[in-house]
Amino acid sequence: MTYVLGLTGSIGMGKSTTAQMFADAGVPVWDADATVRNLYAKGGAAAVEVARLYPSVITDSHVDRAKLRDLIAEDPAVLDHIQEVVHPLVAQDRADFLNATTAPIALLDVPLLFETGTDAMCDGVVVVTVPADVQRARVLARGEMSEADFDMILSRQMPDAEKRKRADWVIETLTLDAARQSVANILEQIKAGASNA
Ligand SMILES: CC(C)(COP(=O)(O)OP(=O)(O)OC[C@H]1O[C@@H](n2cnc3c(N)ncnc32)[C@H](O)[C@@H]1O)[C@@H](O)C(=O)NCCC(=O)NCCS
Ligand SMILES: Nc1ncnc2c1ncn2[C@@H]1O[C@H](COP(=O)(O)OP(=O)(O)OP(=O)(O)O)[C@@H](O)[C@H]1O
Repeated sequence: MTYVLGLTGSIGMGKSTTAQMFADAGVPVWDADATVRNLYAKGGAAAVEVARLYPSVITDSHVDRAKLRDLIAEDPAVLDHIQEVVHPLVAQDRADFLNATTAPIALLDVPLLFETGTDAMCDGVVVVTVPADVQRARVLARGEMSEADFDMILSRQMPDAEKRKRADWVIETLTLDAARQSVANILEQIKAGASNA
């Protein structure tokens, strides 16, 4: 049996960086954001559906995220409609990944793990966190999102404090070394638990 470990955290908290640390330790990783990117690409199932609903956000047969962000900024209900299209396709891709894996531990990297109820299919959940001011500075430093875009995304996510309360493990991502050590400790604990079972 594969131990399914969920990884989540609010925007910019360090999910992708931490997921890479699990991957470096040999854990197969499924990435919800990467799945969405594939679904939005030319020929992707979501690109076809979104083109039908919102043709103005399509460029060269793929979903143009900058245009989609602008449309959502004008009308937040657009994101609800997009989620109705995208989330079932994401769930199918995740099921395919879990069915195919034979590893002892597999990681699901999912920004909306709790919001979508995906935590119910996890044996344990890791939440990554940093103080709110560090989070905001990190996201704005990327230069891809306006402050309004950031606040819109934040308002759609469960508050960080609530996520931490629900976590089995919390990783503070202030330094790479400390986070890497936390990843190693968590994997040790899961392996020890499995051998005691
Ligand atoms: C809103 C969009 C256009 C923003 O695209 P952009 O390239 O600027 O940012 P990116 O996709 O990297 O998202 C940044 C972060 O925003 C958060 N986020 C993304 N979508 C959502 C959402 N629907 N609700 C809350 N937070 C979200 C995540 O933490 C994500 O990691 C894009 O994320 C999107 O199309 N989202 C809808 C699909 C979805 O629900 N994805 C969530 C994973 S299943
Ligand atoms: N352990 C860490 N120590 C120091 N910096 C970190 C650590 N983890 C992540 N960071 C930095 O924080 C920023 C955000 O990290 P990352 O892209 O992994 O976050 P994310 O949660 O995947 O973001 P998003 O929700 O937008 O997809 C990056 O600049 C990254 O270098």
